[in-house]
Amino acid sequence: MTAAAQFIDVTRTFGDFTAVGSLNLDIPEGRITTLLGPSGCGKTTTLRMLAGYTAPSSGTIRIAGKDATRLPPEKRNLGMVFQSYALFPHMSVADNVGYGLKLRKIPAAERRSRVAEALDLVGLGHLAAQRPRKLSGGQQQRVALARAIAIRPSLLLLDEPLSNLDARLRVQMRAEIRRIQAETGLTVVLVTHDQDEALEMSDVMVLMRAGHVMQSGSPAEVFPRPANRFVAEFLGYENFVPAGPAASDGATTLTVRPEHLEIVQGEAPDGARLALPATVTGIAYRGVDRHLTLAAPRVKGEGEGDVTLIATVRADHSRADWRPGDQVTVAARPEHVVELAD
Ligand SMILES: Nc1ncnc2c1ncn2[C@@H]1O[C@H](COP(=O)(O)OP(=O)(O)OP(=O)(O)O)[C@@H](O)[C@H]1O
Repeated sequence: MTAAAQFIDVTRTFGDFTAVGSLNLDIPEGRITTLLGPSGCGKTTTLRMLAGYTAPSSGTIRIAGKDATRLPPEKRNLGMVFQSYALFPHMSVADNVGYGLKLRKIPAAERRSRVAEALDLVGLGHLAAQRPRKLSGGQQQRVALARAIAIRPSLLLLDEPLSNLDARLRVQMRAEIRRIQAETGLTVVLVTHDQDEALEMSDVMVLMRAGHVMQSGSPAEVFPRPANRFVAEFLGYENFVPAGPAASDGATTLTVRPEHLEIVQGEAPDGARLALPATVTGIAYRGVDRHLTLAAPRVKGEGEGDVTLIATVRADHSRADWRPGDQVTVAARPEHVVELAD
């Protein structure tokens, strides 16, 4: 894959504090890359360095193969959309979208056709003459996208673009941005702290923590195989069991998703990788599923107290429901058990 942009050993410090440390990252051309992680992990600083608003303390940033480390933002040919759309209230939608083209001194006729094309792409051609304040949040978001796309940027940078939208619209806009990316072939870098958004939208997701990349890859690579406990927890894994002597080198913890735990009475099924005696401590009914909480005593030498486990099981009408106090075996097949380093 060709890299549209590259971070080569990029560090950014603020005083003694390292916001981004020795970052090496390729942004593949014509794909959506998301920077994902909790608040303060350095996502925005990384995006701002790519945009040219924050200079790296050391290291090199290349855009389209050229050293862009010291290039000012306006020379990088980037489109940006922020959380706040920053539309000009006194201008029509069309003038908002055409603003960057005017700055670039694109002749009026071409400007008109590129504005129309960008508005069609986001499905707002019919609102060209409106003022932004007459539009819904979702429509304003699309205007901001159209404005960023109209300049035909070599990179489209989106910083938490969906976080001001209500939940339903947010989910719609995920698919919408994917469609726009597929139709234009743009290279997109998206910052988010929402793992569902990243899983749905990314070609490549980059998980960050405290200024460092913890893991990167496609959602299909990362989600089933989190590299460490931080990534697993961030992606919503809940069950963490001491790995014990049978684990590979370096693995200290095993994890299994709630829907992959099997609850049985008596012996674990043949070939199970994990088999723990446990007591049912709680049960919640959620439509066709049952959410069980269980307590499994630790093996001697692996710490104090019980390990709490969460299992999602399908209702089985051939038998009575599990009840608090039931003694069971919690089991998982080898293909569902992920070994984690700390
Ligand atoms: N101009 C600055 N001066 C001092 N510290 C800064 C500055 N900008 C960012 N930081 C610090 O760098 C760290 C990373 O910030 P950054 O905004 O990149 O994180 P983030 O992952 O985008 O978080 P959020 O989702 O909250 O925006 C934070 O601890 C922040 O306080």
